[in-house]
Amino acid sequence: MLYSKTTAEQKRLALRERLASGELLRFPGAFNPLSARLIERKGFDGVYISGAVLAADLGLPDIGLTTLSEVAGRGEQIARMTELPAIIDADTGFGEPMNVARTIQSLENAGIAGCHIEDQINPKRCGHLDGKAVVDVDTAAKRIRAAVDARRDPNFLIMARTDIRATADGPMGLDIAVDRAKALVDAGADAIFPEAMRTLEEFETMRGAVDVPLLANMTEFGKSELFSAQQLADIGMNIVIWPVSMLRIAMGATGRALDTLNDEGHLRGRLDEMQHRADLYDLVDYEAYNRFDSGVFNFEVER
Ligand SMILES: C[C@](O)(C(=O)O)[C@H](CC(=O)O)C(=O)O
Ligand SMILES: [Mg+2]
Repeated sequence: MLYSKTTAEQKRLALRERLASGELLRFPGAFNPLSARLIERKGFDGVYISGAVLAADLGLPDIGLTTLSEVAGRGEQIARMTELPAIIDADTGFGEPMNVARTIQSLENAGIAGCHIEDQINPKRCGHLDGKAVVDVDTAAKRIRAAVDARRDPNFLIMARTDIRATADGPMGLDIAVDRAKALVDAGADAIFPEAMRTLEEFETMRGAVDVPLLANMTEFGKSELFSAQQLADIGMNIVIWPVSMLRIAMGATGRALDTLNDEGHLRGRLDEMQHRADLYDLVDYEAYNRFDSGVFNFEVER
């Protein structure tokens, strides 16, 4: 009731322990606090908080317009509603290395279990679009070092994301991505998010090159094929995210329902697709609030 009973420190420790097991952890993207509860109910391992979703939620494109306060604030709202660890998208860290340091401490304060910092230039772009540019390796490493030095909880997971793969075509792109990933591990990254890998073989090459946990981004309509959790587990990936998928599903369904309202003037034919009132109340633990109230107040009218 009200919020998660697991502390941020416990969530971070749990994430570290699960990662050490070598199994693949599944992190669907929560597009709001309520959907984080659903992700937990359905038995997933963690909740991903996407920058693209956070921006889209405000009606903005994902081009680095959202601020640290907005991201940390929304992250806190989502993280506190679940017992699961949450990993958040910290984009480029919101500025220079000193800003990155502040970002990490804000995300720790927000109860987040870990984040990724990417090597794109500012302003950033979606990792699956063409025309991205990345900073040089020293600048990228400085961001990671600043992040690692700033954290107060050693279990806060600092993941380095590299977008360099998509900046060059063919096998050369993969080689430079591997070099960049190694440099970021040397800078202290706990895990690597190799963005926009094209094939399973590319993920496998990356797997063979570094021995920290690796994340696979299964975002739709992008550069990667959509591999199954089993395929990714089989090649030794450690975390898979479906960052924007639940928002895409919800927005797709909303669009179709609005069409039905236009066409038919009612939604009687779509009740099966809706989350039932009873399921919503169950998810927000309505009964527990009733019990709490009844222990405090007496609503009976005295005569
Ligand atoms: C993972 C990502 O950074 C995000 O913000 O969710 C995006 C997802 C997307 O735009 O599809 C990315 O891959 O850059
Ligand atoms: Mg992002």
